[in-house]
This record gives sequence, C-alpha cells and structure tokens, in this order.
Amino acid sequence: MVCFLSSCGSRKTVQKGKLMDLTSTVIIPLLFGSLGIFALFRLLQWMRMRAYLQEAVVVITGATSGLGKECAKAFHAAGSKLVLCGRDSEKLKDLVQQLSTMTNHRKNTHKPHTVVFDLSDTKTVLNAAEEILRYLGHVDILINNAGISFRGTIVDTGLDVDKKVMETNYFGPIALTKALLPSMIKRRQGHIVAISSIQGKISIPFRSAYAASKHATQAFFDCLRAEVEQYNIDVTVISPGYIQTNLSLNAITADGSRYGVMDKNTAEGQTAAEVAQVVLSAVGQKKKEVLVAGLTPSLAVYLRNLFPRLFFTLMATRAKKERKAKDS
Ligand SMILES: NC(=O)C1=CN([C@@H]2O[C@H](COP(=O)(O)OP(=O)(O)OC[C@H]3O[C@@H](n4cnc5c(N)ncnc54)[C@H](OP(=O)(O)O)[C@@H]3O)[C@@H](O)[C@H]2O)C=CC1
Ligand SMILES: CCCCCCCCCCCCCCCC(=O)OCC(=O)COP(=O)(O)O
Repeated sequence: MVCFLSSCGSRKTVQKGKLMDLTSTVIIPLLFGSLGIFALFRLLQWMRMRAYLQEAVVVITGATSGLGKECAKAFHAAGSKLVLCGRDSEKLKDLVQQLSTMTNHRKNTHKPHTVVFDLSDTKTVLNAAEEILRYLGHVDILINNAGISFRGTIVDTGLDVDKKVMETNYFGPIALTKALLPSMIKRRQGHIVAISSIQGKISIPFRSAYAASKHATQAFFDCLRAEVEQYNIDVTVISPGYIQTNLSLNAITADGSRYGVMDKNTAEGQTAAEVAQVVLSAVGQKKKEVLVAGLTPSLAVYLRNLFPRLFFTLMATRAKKERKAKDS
C-alpha cells in the first residue's frame, strides 16, 4: 500500500514536470510566436492602408458638416488629395482654411479642391463629375456621404417630400457614382463608398422616406459591388447608428419644412470624429461593409432578420407610444 502511494506521488511529480516542460518548450513559444505574427500582420495591414490612402484622390460629398467634415479631416491627415463637395461655397472655403492649419509633420498633405453642387439636381451632379475628372484626371475613392433625414407619418407626407429625400440620398449619389464609374473601369481601379445607416437595414416608424432611401442605397451598392469586382473596383457600405451631427435638425418633415430639433438619440450618439476614423480604417482595409452602432441598433438588425414578427410587434408598439406622446 505504502509502495503504491509513493509510486502514485512520484508519478504525479513526473507528470507535473512533463507539463512544465511542455509549457516552457511548446506552449509559451507558440503563444509568443502567434502574438508576434499577429502584431506583424497588423503592422503590415496598417502600412498597406497608409500607402493606399496617401496621395489617393478622394471625393467627399456633404463635406460642409458632420460626418463629411470629419472624414475630410481624417483623409487630409492621411495624405489624400481631397475634392470637397457641398452646396455652400463659403462653408467649403472655411473648411479648406481649417485643413490648411492642420499640420502633419510625417505626411505630405495637399490643398483640397472644392466643387459646389446640389445632389438633388442631376444636371449639376453630372457637371460636377466632369469638373472633377477634368481637374484631377481620375478619382481613386468616392465617398457618398451627403444626406438628409425625415420625420413624419406616411399618411400626412406629400409625395414631393418622399421624392426630395430619395433624390438627395439615393438618385444624387447614384448619379455621381455612374458618372465617375466609366473612368474607374477604364483604369481598372477605384473605390466607391456609401454612407448608409442602420436604417438601411431596418425601418423604424416615422422615418419612411429616409429608411426607404437607405434601403435603396444598400441594395444598389451591393449590386454594384458584385458587378465591378471584375474591374478591381471596391465597394464599401458603412451603416452607422446615431452620430452627434445636425442630421435631425436638418431633417425635413411631412410638409417639407425643417424639423429643427436635436433628437436625444442623436445628441447622445457617437462623435462624428470617432465614426470618421472607422470610415478611414474601413476604406483603408477595403472592407465590404461595416456596421458602426451600439448594442441596441445592432441587436435590432439581427432581430429583424432572425425574428421578424417580434421586430414588427416592437416597431408597432414604438409607433403607438410615439404617437401617444405627441398627442398628449
Ligand atoms: N447623424 C446620424 O445619426 C447618422 C447619419 N448617417 C448618415 O451620415 C451622412 C452624413 O450626415 P450627417 O453628417 O449626420 O448630417 P449633417 O446634416 O451634419 O450633414 C449632411 C451633409 O449633407 C449635405 N447635403 C444635404 N443635402 C444636400 C444636397 N441636396 N446636396 C448636396 N449636399 C447635401 C449637407 O450640406 P449643407 O451643409 O449644405 O446642408 C451636409 O454637408 C448622411 O448620409 C446620413 O444619412 C447615418 C447614420 C446615422
Ligand atoms: C433583445 C433585442 C432588443 C432589440 C431592441 C429592438 C427595438 C429597438 C429599436 C431600436 C431602433 C434603433 C434604430 C437605430 C437607427 C439608427 O441608428 O439610425 C441612424 C440614423 O440614420 C439616424 O437618423 P435619424 O434621422 O433617424 O436620427
């Protein structure tokens, strides 16, 4: 018995020793090796991204405020050659002035070019595309960012309002994309980015025109991605949740007037600078799509796809609650 116990003890000691040997000779080197490979991979990825963005001709629509303005700062700092688009030439000039004061000692930065046009006017969009190609010769990255939101009940909203939202958020961006696409196909190089929304994946009550325009955006750019892959053209769709911008202030309502209220959700959203960094990194890594949202909007997207009936019930309850709050 004593002999058995002592042999058990020594067997345990031998096993412990073998385990320690295995840890020091295999597990620890493997762990450090994997960490090293991962760090090297990330470094190479970062260097490739920097090289891709440096000197790239990047067109940004809606550069006069919010996310577009922050994207302009991020891509300018990355050394891209910017074409800043907007409706207001004074705001664009101010931005160019602001960018000129941003020094980046490690990067060669460029003075941006500006183009003024209204996305809801197709003729000016086509003229703008011509001007961009004439001035810069080509476009490497087009960021379709500009957009407006909407607040209203479907029953009270005139069709002219639906059309205005679709023209700004959908027809304008696709007109600009189509106008620049042939030159990208010719060069067999290019990257088209669409700033969509979580509302491109789910519809919430009293946002019909906006959610419809963003669903259309998602569908169009998903088709485009498939069609242009053979020409080495990338398409990235970015779907943010709430961002702290003027989007709700500038939203149009059922009668076409400005909403003029800063929504609580918008005010408490991510900062535009944070989201712009996500856009920069997604573009740099040529990601196909990115969701930039908190837990609830992200869960809502999964809920819509996995348990649609439950999602529809939640949305109907939300609509009743909102209408009651408005009426009282
Ligand atoms: N804020 C948010 O919570 C979210 C925003 N998004 C999307 O992000 C994008 C940027 O919006 P955001 O920065 O938040 O909002 P802002 O209102 O701050 O910016 C919108 C930009 O679009 C421009 N714009 C609007 N209408 C037109 C038009 N007809 N022609 C040309 N430019 C136009 C505006 O120009 P001007 O200065 O002349 O008005 C402005 O530069 C939009 O596509 C929006 O749908 C997506 C998810 C969430
Ligand atoms: C266990 C699962 C819980 C899931 C809860 C689902 C019900 C909650 C719905 C939440 C809806 C979130 C919508 C997010 C919308 C959004 O982020 O949109 C961004 C925008 O484009 C903002 O535009 P807006 O003009 O609407 O401010």
